Amino acid sequence: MEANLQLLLYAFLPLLFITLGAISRFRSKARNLPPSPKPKFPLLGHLYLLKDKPLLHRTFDALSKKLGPIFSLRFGSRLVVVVSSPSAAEECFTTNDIILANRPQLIMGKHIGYNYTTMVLSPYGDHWRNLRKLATLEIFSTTRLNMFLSIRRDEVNQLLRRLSKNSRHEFAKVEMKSNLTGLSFNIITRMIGGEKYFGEDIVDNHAETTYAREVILKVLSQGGASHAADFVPLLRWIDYDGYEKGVVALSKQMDKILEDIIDKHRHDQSKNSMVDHLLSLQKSEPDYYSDSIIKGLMTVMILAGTDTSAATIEWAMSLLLNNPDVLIKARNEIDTILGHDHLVEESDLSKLPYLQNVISETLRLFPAAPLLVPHVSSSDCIIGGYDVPQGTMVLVNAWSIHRDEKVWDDPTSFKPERFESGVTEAYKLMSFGMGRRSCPGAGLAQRVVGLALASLIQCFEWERISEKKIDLTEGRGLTMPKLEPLEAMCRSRNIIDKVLV
Ligand code: HEM
Repeated sequence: MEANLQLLLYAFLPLLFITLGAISRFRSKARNLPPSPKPKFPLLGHLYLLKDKPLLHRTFDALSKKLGPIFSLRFGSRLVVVVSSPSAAEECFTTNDIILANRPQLIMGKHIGYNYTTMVLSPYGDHWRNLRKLATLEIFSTTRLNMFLSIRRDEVNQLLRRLSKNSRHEFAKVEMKSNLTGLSFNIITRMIGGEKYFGEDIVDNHAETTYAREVILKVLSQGGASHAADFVPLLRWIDYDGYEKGVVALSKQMDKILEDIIDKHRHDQSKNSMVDHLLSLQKSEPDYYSDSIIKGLMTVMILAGTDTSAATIEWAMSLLLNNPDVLIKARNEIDTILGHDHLVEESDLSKLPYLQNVISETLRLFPAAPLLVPHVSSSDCIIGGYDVPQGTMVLVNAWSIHRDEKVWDDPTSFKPERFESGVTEAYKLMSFGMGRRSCPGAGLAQRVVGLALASLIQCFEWERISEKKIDLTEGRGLTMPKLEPLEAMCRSRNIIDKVLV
């Protein structure tokens, strides 16, 4: 009986694959879909591209050179369209902006993202609009950002103090990655709930803080990742490698940490943090400002707002160390405009155009979200003359557009001067995305990155640890981190003694 069943399966499966292949070819021909690479396997399609190829933006860039700036893939049952030209990106975020304002519903988003109710993952509609409005007013408005200015100043000062400890009189070696992660992490978690999780001065509840930091870092490293089970329902159904079980366990740990923070603030609302404010809104509208909505906002701030800024500062420092003439020019600008007795403040950043150009050039070469965040079409649309059916996942390869020689002169060189004219067409540089779903945290990110970078340049002399240039290879991870964490030599400048007590 068992042998018969096996025989039947062996006979049936190839037939099933052939039939599915024929149907898929017929449907593709009936529609004018963007070109697609070979091989494409039955059921799995091009999912092999996700396996062991962490630098998807580079894989997609290579494919766009063969197939053109708009091509399509099949990830299991999902059609994926990858866009790599400014004109096609413009079409996505103008003509098709509303149609593409949805997000794919991946397993991570169900469990970590409170059943797709967070700002990043929520479908386009009233709930998402309310969250954006709430965030614009209560988190990212100038008034709110100014309210938290002292947190950013304090964390940057602590970083400067840490770095200056051994570098008062001579150059000392410093590991930048962990310092920068701690900086942006503490800024966001202090904004959210008044607590910090990194640094030597954390003494209270040490074990609790260490545990929370580890869980949050784990969520950060896996937060927006996708998995084959996202695209092949059968794999999800059998949970063949325990992926979804792992995600559920992690989401429970994270939820408990956020719940504990909320509970603490329910009893003591004196900190004037984001959670205190949301809890006071909860009192007047308990149904809308539920604990899940508040926890979702906290999750989004941590996931979208920490590694992105830290990675950008680390890339900027790496590029400056490899281009000492740019570093000197940026420092001269700060010294000339601010003198030698005044520590750079956020309000000074607009007076430092060259520094702004250094940041733009860093974001061009190393955008923290190289493929933006995936979009999904809510109805059929057309991009670059090709049909894009409803339910297609659309990925915009900003990394590829930022390095396209048809768009930029000498695209792989670090040249902040290219921004000196002050006009850059929006669809050439889209580090923060475009259209309705573009980054609402861009203003905060510009302040954190600007203040930290300007302070590091102003307060220290910087050198590489050897003659060898800093390795600029990208590593695994959602926010395109450096493969090799940055180490550098720094020596305090006199200003440190004058301004940091
Ligand atoms: C250098 C730092 C940052 C970069 C490069 C960056 C980039 C991006 C990009 C490319 C997107 C997706 C746009 C799209 O869907 O097409 C995005 C979305 C988002 N970012 Fe940022 N971001 C940064 C910092 C931040 C910060 C500091 C926060 C908040 C604390 C934040 C919060 C968000 C949120 C909530 C979304 C989702 C918006 C939505 O779906 O409606 N980001 N960001």
